[in-house]
Amino acid sequence: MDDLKTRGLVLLGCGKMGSAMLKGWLAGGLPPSSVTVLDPHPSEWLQSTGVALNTDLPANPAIVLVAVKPQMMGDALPTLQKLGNGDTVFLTVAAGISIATYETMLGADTPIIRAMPNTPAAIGRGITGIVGNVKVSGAALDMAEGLLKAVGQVVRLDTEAQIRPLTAISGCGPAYVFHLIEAMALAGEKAGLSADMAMQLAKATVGGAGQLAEDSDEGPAQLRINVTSPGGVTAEALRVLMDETDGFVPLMERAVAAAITRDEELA
Ligand SMILES: NC(=O)c1ccc[n+]([C@@H]2O[C@H](COP(=O)([O-])OP(=O)(O)OC[C@H]3O[C@@H](n4cnc5c(N)ncnc54)[C@H](OP(=O)(O)O)[C@@H]3O)[C@@H](O)[C@H]2O)c1
Ligand code: PRO
Repeated sequence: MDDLKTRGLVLLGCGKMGSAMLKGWLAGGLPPSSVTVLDPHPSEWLQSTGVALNTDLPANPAIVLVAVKPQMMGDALPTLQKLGNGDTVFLTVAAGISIATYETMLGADTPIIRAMPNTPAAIGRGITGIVGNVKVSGAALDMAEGLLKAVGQVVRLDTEAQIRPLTAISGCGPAYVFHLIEAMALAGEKAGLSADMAMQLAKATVGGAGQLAEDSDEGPAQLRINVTSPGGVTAEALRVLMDETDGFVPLMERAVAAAITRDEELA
């Protein structure tokens, strides 16, 4: 972390994911003076943080965090090419794009780490999968892991191929959960609750159940059984949700398959 504070961190693209991570790091004590952000339209929040914005780059930053959309990579990355082939670690959160593609754009000797975080990083509750190329030293991987741990959990992947299913589960996953909240609130409203109360109930239920699933010694299956009184109310809802042909499991499998297909296209 000292190396990071001294040499600096460059953030390329500060939209939803970049700002979620930057928020977590600044809240965790990373000095704004160590951060340089390149983004064509900095948000008001970003301008208020005190980081260097769209200025000259540090000569040899410890990390460049690449957080532009995959579709923008060809335009955005060449501005940082001069930092390639050195000991600056490129940590990229972009979906789809392979390490080999970065090596072609930045130089084959560039240390490159692919990471797939998720937006709960903004409140220190993210989870990120990481995998590096052969140029990434153990110390560099530790530094990246340390940085990412400031915004949540980190898992190290054995192969680059694993980042694709991980993206479809934890990278995209918050969106699935937010949609579950929307769906529960809408159903509550249709069943006669006010919109505000239905939303409050849905948010608190998903938040509380998620926390319980993380904290409990019991697994999710047992926690589900604990809610399901025999012959009671939940069992009837689960009969619908756990249907083998059109319940949650086949629906989630289709959703994850669609995400994986798109990730392949973006590559
Ligand atoms: N959102 C997520 O939950 C999530 C999770 C994991 C990984 N990711 C990855 O994170 C990356 C960013 O996604 P996002 O959802 O944060 O998208 P986003 O909100 O559109 O953020 C991208 C940012 O990059 C800026 N940008 C565009 N061209 C640039 C350039 N040439 N130089 C510097 N900055 C430039 C954009 O500015 P303008 O908007 O003004 O064009 C925007 O602020 C993607 O590669 C995605 O795969 C996202
Ligand atoms: N958000 C990015 C996308 O939708 C990558 C995972 C989460 O492409």
